[in-house]
Amino acid sequence: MIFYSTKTSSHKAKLEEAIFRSLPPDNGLYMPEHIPSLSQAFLDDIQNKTFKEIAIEVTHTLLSDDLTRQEVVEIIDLAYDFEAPTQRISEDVYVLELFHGPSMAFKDFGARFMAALMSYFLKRNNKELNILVATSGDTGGAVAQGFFDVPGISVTILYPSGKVSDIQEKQLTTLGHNVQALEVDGTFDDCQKLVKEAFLDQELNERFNLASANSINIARLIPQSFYYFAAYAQLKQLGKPIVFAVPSGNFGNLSAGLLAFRMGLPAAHFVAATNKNNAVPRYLESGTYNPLPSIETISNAMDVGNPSNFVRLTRFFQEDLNLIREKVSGYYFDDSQTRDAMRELNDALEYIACPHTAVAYLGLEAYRKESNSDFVGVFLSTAHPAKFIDLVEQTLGKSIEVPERLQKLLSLPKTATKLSSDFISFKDLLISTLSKK
Ligand SMILES: N[C@@H](CCOP(=O)(O)O)C(=O)O
Repeated sequence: MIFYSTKTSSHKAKLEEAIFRSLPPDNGLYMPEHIPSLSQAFLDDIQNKTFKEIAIEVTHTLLSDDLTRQEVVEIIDLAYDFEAPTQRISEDVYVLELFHGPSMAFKDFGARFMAALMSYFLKRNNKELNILVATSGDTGGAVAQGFFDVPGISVTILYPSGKVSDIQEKQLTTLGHNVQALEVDGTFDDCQKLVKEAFLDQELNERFNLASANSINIARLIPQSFYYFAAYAQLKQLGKPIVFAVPSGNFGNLSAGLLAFRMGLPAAHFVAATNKNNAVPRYLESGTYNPLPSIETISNAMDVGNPSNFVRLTRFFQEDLNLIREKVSGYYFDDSQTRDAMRELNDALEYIACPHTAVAYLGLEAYRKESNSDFVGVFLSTAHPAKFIDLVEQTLGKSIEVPERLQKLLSLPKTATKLSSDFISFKDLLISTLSKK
């Protein structure tokens, strides 16, 4: 498979280079030059396929030039011992639960696949790798778990100080070994900027083999497309058009849905639901992309002012705003609406949702009202509510069950290095820590 840079379309890369370089040298993003479709025979029978069978077929369809089917099977087998179940919430409303993996957030689908794929290539080339990742909450924990103790790979996670939940912070600051956490005095956008600058820094790239596990890396979108197909497989028999409502921050999740759509997923529409960090819904409304500094909200993992994947969103539609609007609607909500939705889901529908999931539910309902059409709506639940225990309990006025794997984190000591949001300090720290490895 060949990828091009969204900034200079003549810059091309093969799979391995696109994954390991992560960001093209011109600071664009990699996009597949051609997106192959799943076979009609597979889609016709998808309701009889398991999650793993779907993941294998999607990966093989995309990457058959680079990996044999057997290699794909081994990568998927290693990556997934969890699924993406849907649950009925009410008539024509389903939730797609993406929090059954090790860190209890949807990022596990991407992190586990990337760890398996990258270590496969590294073994083949006998190389070592340094992963850099910026997180507003969920990516960090999933990457820490996914790459923990993977031979030949070290992980550096940057997170905004005081802006992630206690459990999210513990997930990335308590593992140690090959995982180091940097607590940045700034926002997620500052963390993301530092990471992107590192990928463009010649000295760092010459000295260390750096790669990203954020959604700027095209390898993250492939596994995140699996669960859209898995949801379709589960709901196809309802015989109605399916609309996906996607809680959105950096827009990797929606981009993965659009990749699935381009591969033949019969999705009727997508809803991009954000909190007040609403650069994309505003773009869909006005036609002008005007990112603003990120704002702190209760759905913290979506506190992204300038989503990295905005450019991919436009490229999936040849940068034609009318085509984007035909397939994607955007809505944004404030914290008080989010809390009301959490209470509505709990009180009327007996479903405990994290704030991000509640934003997706609100987006789905807003689209239903506006479109006035008959469809099955699927809202994506991106994290287990217990990852935000204080907020959820305070909002619902009741205590909730905390799975043991999250509970035991709370008593572990945190280890993180404090850092300003200045690139030179970050670069010096990287040089001193990565040189020792
Ligand atoms: N919402 C993310 C922010 C980073 O996004 P990514 O999809 O680029 O990894 C988080 O939870 O960290």
